[in-house]
Order: sequence, then structure tokens, then C-alpha cells
Amino acid sequence: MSQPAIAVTNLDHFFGKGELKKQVLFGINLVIKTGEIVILTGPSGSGKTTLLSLMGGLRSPQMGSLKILDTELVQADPLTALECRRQCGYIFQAHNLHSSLTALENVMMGLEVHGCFTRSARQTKATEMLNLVGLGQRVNYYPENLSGGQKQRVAIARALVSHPQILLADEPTAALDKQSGRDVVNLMQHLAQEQGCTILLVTHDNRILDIADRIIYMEDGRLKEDSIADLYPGH
Ligand SMILES: Nc1ncnc2c1ncn2[C@@H]1O[C@H](COP(=O)(O)OP(=O)(O)OP(=O)(O)O)[C@@H](O)[C@H]1O
Repeated sequence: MSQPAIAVTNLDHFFGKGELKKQVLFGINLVIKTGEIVILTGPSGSGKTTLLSLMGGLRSPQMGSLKILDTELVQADPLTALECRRQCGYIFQAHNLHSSLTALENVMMGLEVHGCFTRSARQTKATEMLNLVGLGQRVNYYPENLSGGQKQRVAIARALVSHPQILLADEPTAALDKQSGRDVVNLMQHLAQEQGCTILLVTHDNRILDIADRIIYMEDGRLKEDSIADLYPGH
């Protein structure tokens, strides 16, 4: 069997120090297989974003074990964390595009961390990716001249242009209407499946739960996989 994309064992996480120290994740255990699409849902403040940012190497894990593509991130050196970030693509609720850059330049930024492509190679790859997300006619548009759904499609293109092994998405449809939200997740699913990418998606949006192979529910910093059948009957 191939190695899991993500393996988390007894992971705890604390914010703050001294009297203000507060535990937000409690004994998280989770294995996500390569190519799996997993949705993480649960109430506001339950710790979903914290877990996602630990998995993506955006925050340092403190206790327990967190392996991304078989690399341990607990107590890892900065270079290892950087390498992990390079393997992951990110999509956030607010698309986080640079307003002073065109759609094309924003997507090219997704290749900059890799440092191994010439400007013209980055331009070609970014153009191809914008074509794939249906924005071939908008490459020179600035974000302010794109709709919410189009901006999110640029963000998807930026996240996937480097062919990451893992795609981490935090509320990617929260700012979108029903149809744009559906289009965006279908696109994510399609492109990621084509690239053999594993997806972990945090969402409150019940309308997109059907794209998941598995839904995990988080409450008060703990995972509650068993309760899903009760919460979403028929899924
Ligand atoms: N940088 C931080 N410093 C201190 N506490 C934090 C920090 N980030 C998050 N928290 C706290 O950690 C807990 C979990 O927050 P987190 O953002 O992970 O939850 P969430 O489930 O993603 O919520 P939402 O659905 O509202 O985005 C909350 O109590 C939050 O206040």
C-alpha cells in the first residue's frame, strides 16, 4: 500500500503562554490516503483552520506526530517545513490575490517558491492553467475586474499550477453564490483528480459535502468521525 498523504498521531496544539496558554487541539488522530478527498467540518472555533495550517507547514506542530508524505513535521527544522509547504497548494476563503498583479501574474506567483522555472516557462504554465480553469480570455485582468467566482478560479489555478501533492482549502466557497461555489468545487475536484492530488477541505457549506470521499467532524478541538452519519443522514 502506498504511504498516506497525511498521518497525524496524538497531535495536541496550544496557543499562548503562561496563564493565557490555551489548548485548541486534543489528541488528533487521522490518516488521509493519497488521492482521497476529505472534508473537515464543525462549528466555528473548533480548531479546523489550526489543524489545516499545521498540516500545510504554515504553523509549527508542538506535540505528537504529524507526517506529510512520510516527513515528520514535529520538531522539524525550517528547511523541512519549507519543503512541506512546497508540496502543498492552498486555497483560502478570501482568494488572497495580489490586487496589483494580473490574473496571469498571480498564477505565476504559485511557481515562484519553486525557483526552478524561467520567467517564460512560468508564463506558459500559468497561461495553460488559466485556460484549464476557463479564464483564458481573462489572463490580463486585474482581480478588481473579476467576479468572486472568477477570482476563486484564479486562486485555484495558482494553487494547482505547481502540481502539488496535497491541496488544502479553507472555506473556498464561503464568499460565493450557490452556482459559483458548485463550479469551484467541481473544478477543484476535477483538476486535483487529474493530477492525483489529495484534498483536505475545511467548510461549513453543506451544499458541497457530496464531493468528499470522507467527512470528518470537529468539535472543541477533537475529531468525531462517528457522528457524521447522524449529522448528515444519507451521505
Ligand atoms: N493565533 C491564535 N492565537 C490564539 N488563539 C487562536 C489563534 N488562532 C486561533 N485561535 C483560537 O483557537 C481556536 C480554534 O480556532 P480555529 O480558527 O482553528 O477554528 P475554526 O474551527 O477554523 O473556526 P472557523 O470555522 O470560525 O474558522 C479558537 O478558540 C480560536 O480563538
